[in-house]
Amino acid sequence: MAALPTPRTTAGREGLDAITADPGRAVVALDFDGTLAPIVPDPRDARAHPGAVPALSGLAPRLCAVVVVTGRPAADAVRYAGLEGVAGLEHLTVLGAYGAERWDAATGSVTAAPQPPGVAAVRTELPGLLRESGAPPGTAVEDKGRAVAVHTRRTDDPAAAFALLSGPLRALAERHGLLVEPGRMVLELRAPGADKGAALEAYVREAGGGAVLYGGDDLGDLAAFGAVEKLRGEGVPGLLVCSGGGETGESVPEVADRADIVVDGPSGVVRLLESLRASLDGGA
Ligand SMILES: O=P(O)(O)OC[C@H]1O[C@H](O[C@H]2O[C@H](CO)[C@@H](O)[C@H](O)[C@H]2O)[C@H](O)[C@@H](O)[C@@H]1O
Repeated sequence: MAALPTPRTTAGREGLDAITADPGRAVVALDFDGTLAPIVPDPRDARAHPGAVPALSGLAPRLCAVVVVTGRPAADAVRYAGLEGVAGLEHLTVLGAYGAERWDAATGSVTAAPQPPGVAAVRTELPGLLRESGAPPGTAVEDKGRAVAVHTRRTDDPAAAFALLSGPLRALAERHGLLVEPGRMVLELRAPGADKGAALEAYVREAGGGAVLYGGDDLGDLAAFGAVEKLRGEGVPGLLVCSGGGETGESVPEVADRADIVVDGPSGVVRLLESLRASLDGGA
């Protein structure tokens, strides 16, 4: 079993030390796509890395709480990750749709904020806008219920398609009171008022967490990084992990630069979780 990596910042080392010293007060929070699940061309094919759920279920009983924080609808993340009915994950929480939805393993049900106005109009206008904007073949729309995401990964030139569509999609979102959440070859039109930072902060406070680890790979995870930094300022140690490289593709610089540890995609996240467990068990 690999030893735990040494975080490159003092704050990160304090975060990791606090987690290993008192795991029963530690919250481990992880993003789904790119962090627990490899990035794949079609979002419907995303699945957790085969080692992810076993690693989480081995670790969770030793911790205060484990939570998945994702831009996916909560139910999709539960299904794609295979999180329902897993021994060891009886108290898992999934904060979906950037915190607008919540699934608790303890109840098996989803609670959700009201549907945001504006999404229905965007859904109706989007096909025409994509046509008029010259969206290339391969541009794909993911209807997430309370948000609509436009993916360019399967076009011939994903970065060029992303750049082409950014302006028109921003204008469309603005007309209907929505914002554009940019990600890995995706522009998501969603309601303001929720983000992973607010969701994580509220969850850590609710759980009474005395230390927190957050791992993510994309721009939408920076708000959660901000929450960890804020909690650190209040005396709650925290560790920031970037999933980059490996099955995630190149690191997002804004995430890698702010992280205390950069691991090699979901495989690296699994190795980190496994070595954390081994260390808590006195094995590393
Ligand atoms: O918060 P996350 O769990 O990281 O979700 C962010 C977005 O992830 C998904 O898109 C990304 O993963 C896809 C599957 O690997 C990939 O095809 C796409 O290019 C990535 O951007 C998801 O489809 C979005 O709805 C999420 O908001």
